[in-house]
Amino acid sequence: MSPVPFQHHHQPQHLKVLLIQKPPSSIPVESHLISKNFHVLKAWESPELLEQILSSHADSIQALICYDDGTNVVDAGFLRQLPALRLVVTITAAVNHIDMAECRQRGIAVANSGMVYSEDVADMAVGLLIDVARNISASDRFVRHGLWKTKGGYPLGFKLGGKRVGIVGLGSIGSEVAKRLEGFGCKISYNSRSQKPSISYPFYSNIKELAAKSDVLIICCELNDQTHHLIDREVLLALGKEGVIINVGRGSIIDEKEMVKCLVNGEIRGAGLDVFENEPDVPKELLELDNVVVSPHKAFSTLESIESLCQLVVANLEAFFSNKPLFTPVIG
Ligand SMILES: O=CC(=O)O
Repeated sequence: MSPVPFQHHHQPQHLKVLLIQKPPSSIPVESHLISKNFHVLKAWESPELLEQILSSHADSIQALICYDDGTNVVDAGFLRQLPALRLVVTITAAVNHIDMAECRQRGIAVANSGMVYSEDVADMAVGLLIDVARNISASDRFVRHGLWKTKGGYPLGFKLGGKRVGIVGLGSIGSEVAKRLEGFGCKISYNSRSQKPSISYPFYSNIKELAAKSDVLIICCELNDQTHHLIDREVLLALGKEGVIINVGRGSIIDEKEMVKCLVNGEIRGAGLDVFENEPDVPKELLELDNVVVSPHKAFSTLESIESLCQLVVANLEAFFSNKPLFTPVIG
């Protein structure tokens, strides 16, 4: 807990900020807050501790920090225990762990990570694709296991240039992916909630049609009721035997069971996956396939993006409690 005592509601520096989950060890948001003299309340160490914090501070906690850990951690029931809450800050771009309707109804503002991660996520999407195409991880294992000497060369991979890439979700991440892959000579098309008038890439409102017209599908959209299992068996079959899927969005955008079947049966060619339906559990079948590259939900995190994120969290809190607009509002 911060050594600085709570002093005054309207002084941002001494605001009570509740951290409900332990941030991943690579995200030092707590120390950034403490260095700015926020009164940080850490609720994760035990359920009793959360109870204790709520009974002493519920009436004065005005800000909450959270992230998407695969549960609906900021649900309406939890929000109701914090009557003085005015601002929720999530350290993710995603807001699917927050009951947005409840926030709207209560007039609670919500800020997310804005675009601090977009370029890094896009880099990783391209990295995963190159890895799947050219078997970088699999070849690395091949050399480490001494197979170069005994088996000779590694089977051929495929060229990126000229491939048709379908981007699912052309927001800030998807646009960065498109920009990068244009440089590789790929042909870009996209699917999105609606066609973007200023974008000249071909638009497909039907995801199955986009899959049928693509060699590679890259999932860059957010998870919500409309995108849950958007990539189902039919879409995967439309992508076809030569098709590759890359996911840097959320695991549940793909029907993971069906994707595993398609990969095991050779109904699609390969996959590069940073996200899974039940993280940190990864279906074990995937771990046995050399045409699959897996990564532990880290596309967003680089030294630089995490530093920017921590500064952004502080900037949002300071702005909001000085009656200035949020830098990255989801509900302003
Ligand atoms: O996965 C990371 C994010 O949602 O920002």
